[in-house]
Amino acid sequence: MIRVSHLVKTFSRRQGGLFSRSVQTRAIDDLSFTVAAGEMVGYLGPNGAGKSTTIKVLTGLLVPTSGEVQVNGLVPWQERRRYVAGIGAVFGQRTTLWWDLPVAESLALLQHVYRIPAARYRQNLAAFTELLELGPFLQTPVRSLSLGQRMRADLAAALLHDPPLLFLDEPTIGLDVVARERIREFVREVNRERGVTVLLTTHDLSDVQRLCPRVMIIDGGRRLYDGALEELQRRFGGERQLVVDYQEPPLRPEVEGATLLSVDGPRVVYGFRDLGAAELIARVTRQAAVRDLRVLEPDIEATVRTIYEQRLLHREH
Ligand SMILES: Nc1ncnc2c1ncn2[C@@H]1O[C@H](COP(=O)(O)OP(=O)(O)OP(=O)(O)O)[C@@H](O)[C@H]1O
Repeated sequence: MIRVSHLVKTFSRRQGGLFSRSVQTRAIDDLSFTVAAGEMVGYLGPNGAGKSTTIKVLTGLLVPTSGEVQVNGLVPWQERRRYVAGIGAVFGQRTTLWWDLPVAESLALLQHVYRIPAARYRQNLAAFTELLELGPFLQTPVRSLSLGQRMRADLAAALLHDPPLLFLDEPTIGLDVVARERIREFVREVNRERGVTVLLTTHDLSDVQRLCPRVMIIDGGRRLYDGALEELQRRFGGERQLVVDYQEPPLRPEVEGATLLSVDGPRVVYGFRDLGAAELIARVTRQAAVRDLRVLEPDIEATVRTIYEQRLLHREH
């Protein structure tokens, strides 16, 4: 569905005053990847990594310096009209709808832009109105919508013409938990029910955790990782923790296979990595009578932050 091969995009700008010279930035530096039909892929990377540039090339807004791109069998920046009929895009930072028009009229205009057959348009509009609960604000001008409402209207707009591929760029930015969850649920539904392929760019890892079995990480315009988020957690994540409340403060709290992180009266916190939680719990309960215990998973946001900050993936590249 998406095939990117040896993609390079350089930007040049002039720097300095009287003796100004041209400075080149390689936003994308020999990037290759493929995405198959029906996949949901999270596209991650620190600020300035080259994510937006990739999406702009894939949506046909930018022409690359070199390399090849094929999406739905077409080259995005050629045959624009045919190409845009096969993709949908939602950019969290800006709307693709008409600012002064009510949502319903914006959507009706899109029917004409994409030449959507009337019956199909009515069907999709009804389905999205229900799934995204658009009803209460269909007659509201786009400029008066809340951010969450606008994002829902934008999602409907992006999918009205039944594109098989959807680009989502920060679709949950600035939204509260409920609004975020509703959008994720909708994206999951269109992927499952309509087979829509999704490429999701986000800084919110919980979006990716909930939606994307596959994650790609880029930095400096290069692909550093392609796999599951959990695999990163396993390789670079901190220890898991077991918090144990013993019946009595233990005389010898040490347990083989776990590090002792803290002892506070009857509460002991263990760190563990290789040992399974069930085995550690078995060892703990053999040791002394236990009143309560819980396992704390390491924070995936913190793990990925460390990967970016310490450039852990660069080292192995
Ligand atoms: N129009 C442009 N002219 C010059 N340099 C640009 C232009 N667009 C992007 N760049 C540079 O290309 C690099 C990649 O930028 P890009 O916006 O693709 O990163 P990003 O991963 O989307 O970052 P963010 O997470 O901050 O949105 C950066 O160094 C940026 O400064």
